[in-house]
Amino acid sequence: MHSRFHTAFPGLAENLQAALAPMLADTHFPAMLSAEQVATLQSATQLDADALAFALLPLAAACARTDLSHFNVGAIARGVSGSWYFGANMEFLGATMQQTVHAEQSAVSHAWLRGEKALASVTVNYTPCGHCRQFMNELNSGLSLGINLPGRAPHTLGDYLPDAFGPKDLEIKTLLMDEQDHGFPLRGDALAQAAITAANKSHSPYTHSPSGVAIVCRDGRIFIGSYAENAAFNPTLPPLQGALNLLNLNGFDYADIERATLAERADAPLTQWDATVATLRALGCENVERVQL
Ligand SMILES: O=c1ccn([C@H]2C[C@H](O)[C@@H](CO)O2)c(=O)[nH]1
Ligand SMILES: [Zn+2]
Repeated sequence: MHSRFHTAFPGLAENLQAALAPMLADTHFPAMLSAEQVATLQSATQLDADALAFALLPLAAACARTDLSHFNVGAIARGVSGSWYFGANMEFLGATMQQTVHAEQSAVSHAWLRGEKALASVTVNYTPCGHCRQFMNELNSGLSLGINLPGRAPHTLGDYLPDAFGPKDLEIKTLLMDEQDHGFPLRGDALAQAAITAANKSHSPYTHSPSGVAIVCRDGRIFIGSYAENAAFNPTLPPLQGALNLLNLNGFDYADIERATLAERADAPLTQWDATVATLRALGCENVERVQL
């Protein structure tokens, strides 16, 4: 088991600990549960799905990297496929506040990058901030996305975001998590190809600046991140954040990063290059390349 779970795990109910132990055995537990694993945990604990998600939140929060605030937020996104995806906030020393990933963004991006087609609900241990409510309003589940908070009745995103501003206000019909393929041909080495693959599924309806990042770890594992724009612009999740989030959730550390590649259009109105290089440098990685779409 990864050492980050050592404090939270003993606090879980004993029947949950017993059923979870084999799933968490690998240091690189993928921070997601298949529908079958969820069913196993439910029958071992006799918890309904909502109660099980709440019970698992301490493990999701244990994945947080909060070197600034030490305020660990955990989230679990439940996909329509039945799979559950952990999310946790990430703060980056030596970068800017704007590079921060919120736990809700982490769980949503996690589910999306693993190929989930839509979300049914998000369970989170603190009330979602305005930025996260806006970020989630980009999703193809719309305002009917379930939001489950400890000690509160289940609600929808619409309840938490009345009078919502969203993609429709900008006449955008393709939503976050809708299937997208920008069709840029794959080229270059395996890492460049992974970055292009990530860019091809990115969500950039507002600026038409698709982008993707691929990070390779010293053991050869590759993590990709796709850019996810937001109708309100600022809550946009950059592609590097998507990749760093998967790397972290899979139990890797920044020191494991060998190199990274960014894929973007040379003639796009926006560029991720400077922010990507600056944040990776703050994390100790100077080896960054760019491949043109
Ligand atoms: O909805 C929220 C609110 C805050 N945070 C994180 C951001 C930052 O890392 C820390 C303090 O705001 O908590 C979240 O992850 N989700
Ligand atoms: Zn937030």
